[in-house]
Amino acid sequence: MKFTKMHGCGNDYVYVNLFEEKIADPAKVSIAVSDRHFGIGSDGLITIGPSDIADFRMRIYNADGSEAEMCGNGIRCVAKYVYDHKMTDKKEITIETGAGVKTLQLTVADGKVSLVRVDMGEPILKPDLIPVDASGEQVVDEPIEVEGREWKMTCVSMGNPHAVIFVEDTEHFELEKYGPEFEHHPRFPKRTNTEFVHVISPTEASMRVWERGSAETLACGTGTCATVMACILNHKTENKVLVHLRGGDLTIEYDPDNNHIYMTGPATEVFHGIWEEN
Ligand SMILES: N[C@@H](CCC[C@H](N)C(=O)O)C(=O)O
Repeated sequence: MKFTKMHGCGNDYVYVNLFEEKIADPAKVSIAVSDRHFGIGSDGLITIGPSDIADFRMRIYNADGSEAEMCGNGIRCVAKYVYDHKMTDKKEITIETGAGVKTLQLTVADGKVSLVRVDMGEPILKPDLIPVDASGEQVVDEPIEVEGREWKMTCVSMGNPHAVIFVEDTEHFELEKYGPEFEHHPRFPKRTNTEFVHVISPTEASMRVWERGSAETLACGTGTCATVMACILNHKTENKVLVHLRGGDLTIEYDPDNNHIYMTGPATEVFHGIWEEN
């Protein structure tokens, strides 16, 4: 199986072009290739294939084999892949995901995509659609008990579920201890991604993420969008925020006129190779 390893801010996936390859069991392949000792090493698997309703279709599988609806860092890499590999010459493309069709604007330098801006669509705030077990219209600064401590969470879906927690210090935060407890908390029927966020100023924040199905990753695009929405709902930032992640920076902008969130960031191809299934 021919593959390409790519990353967006260090959030790395194995990309397979389904115009050339077939994968019978993507969940199984994702688990195998993601292993950082016995596989290629990645946060999961992303497939690029044809779509009936958009220019391309992507599917994302976490490192544990579970399929997610959407991947913000992954979709920028898919855009870079299809342009750099001459599968399109368009600088505005549409990609079908499990969270609907997204429109992307490509910035090209020396014939290759250097930056991608994604219309990530509308944030979903209704608890049953996120999904999170809660009684109100939204979950904003609401208490949750995890590991004997009371935390305040704000929940946002960007097609996939996110719980955002504001903390004083992201660098020394015990992510390995608390991340899995949030992920598997009974209030999240489909598990959750959790972002631990420190607001630096009205236009800047730092964030670490525990991803559903992939543990800590160096960045999460949908998580960064959910974070900025949570910052706005809690009156902590303006509508445009530069977010520092372990693997790089993303710029997120919320447009109140159309209620859409826009994400701008890099996409990088690392290497390509051939995977032989054992
Ligand atoms: N890293 C991604 C999100 C990948 C899916 C997530 N772990 C989930 O299960 O929802 C991103 O950049 O958005």
